[in-house]
Amino acid sequence: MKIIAPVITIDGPSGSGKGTVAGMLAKRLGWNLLDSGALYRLLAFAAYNHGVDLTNEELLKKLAAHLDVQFIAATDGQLQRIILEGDEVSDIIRTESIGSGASQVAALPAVREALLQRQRAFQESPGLVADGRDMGTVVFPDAPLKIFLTASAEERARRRYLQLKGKVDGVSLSSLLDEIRARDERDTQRAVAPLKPAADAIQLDSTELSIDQVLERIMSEIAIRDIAG
Ligand SMILES: Nc1ncnc2c1ncn2[C@@H]1O[C@H](COP(=O)(O)OP(=O)(O)O)[C@@H](O)[C@H]1O
Ligand SMILES: Nc1ccn([C@H]2C[C@H](O)[C@@H](COP(=O)(O)OP(=O)(O)O)O2)c(=O)n1
Repeated sequence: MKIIAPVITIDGPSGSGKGTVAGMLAKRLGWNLLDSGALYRLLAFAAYNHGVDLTNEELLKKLAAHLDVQFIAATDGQLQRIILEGDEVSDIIRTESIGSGASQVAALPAVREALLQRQRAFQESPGLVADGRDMGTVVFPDAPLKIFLTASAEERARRRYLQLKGKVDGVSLSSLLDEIRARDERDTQRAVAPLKPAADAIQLDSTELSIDQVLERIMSEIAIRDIAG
């Protein structure tokens, strides 16, 4: 009999800390990691490279089904690496313009459908930590622990600003706040798999919490449920 690996889902808006916490949790538990937003970012990036319009659902669906991607897991000395069509794109897909493109292609039902099995394939032993927008609602509805991580838009913009300042030219706090609000609006209002907490998700507001405090809150929920052995 195939043993089904447990999944912990972390959903929430941009800048709430999902990626950071998911990565730390996966490392602490020794579990696999799915950064589902990276798939939408990779698709938007590939579309730009291949001259595919971000509204062309048919072509984007084909591109999504054939994305040539490799995720190379993080090691002690090195962050996770993402390779698209042979080129390392780990940093370039993190810009806010690719984030905005990702949010546009993610609103197309055929694109979401084309990426569904690819995401579910990450559910391997001994377990999976998956972060995104619809991990708990659509992709892994049976996950034994679902976290919905939020923070105020102002705090999320401030975090992004600190993260990008010095690395990217011309970042401003006010334009980041506008971009975060626009992405929140698109991600929560779309018809298919909108950003919303699963009915059985634990909601955690990280506005006033440190990364370690968020991690400890999640570890205590894991202990209560006894899901990590
Ligand atoms: N609780 C927190 N307090 C302060 N900074 C945080 C917190 N959580 C995350 N950050 C920082 O905010 C930035 C965005 O976090 P990230 O994990 O990329 O968010 P998301 O994946 O939800 O978009 C990173 O620089 C991260 O270090
Ligand atoms: N499971 C997911 C993950 C991301 N998306 C879309 C919506 C998001 O605005 C973009 C980018 O997601 P990503 O998680 O990389 O973005 P942030 O790190 O939160 O800024 O992709 C989605 O629709 N469903």
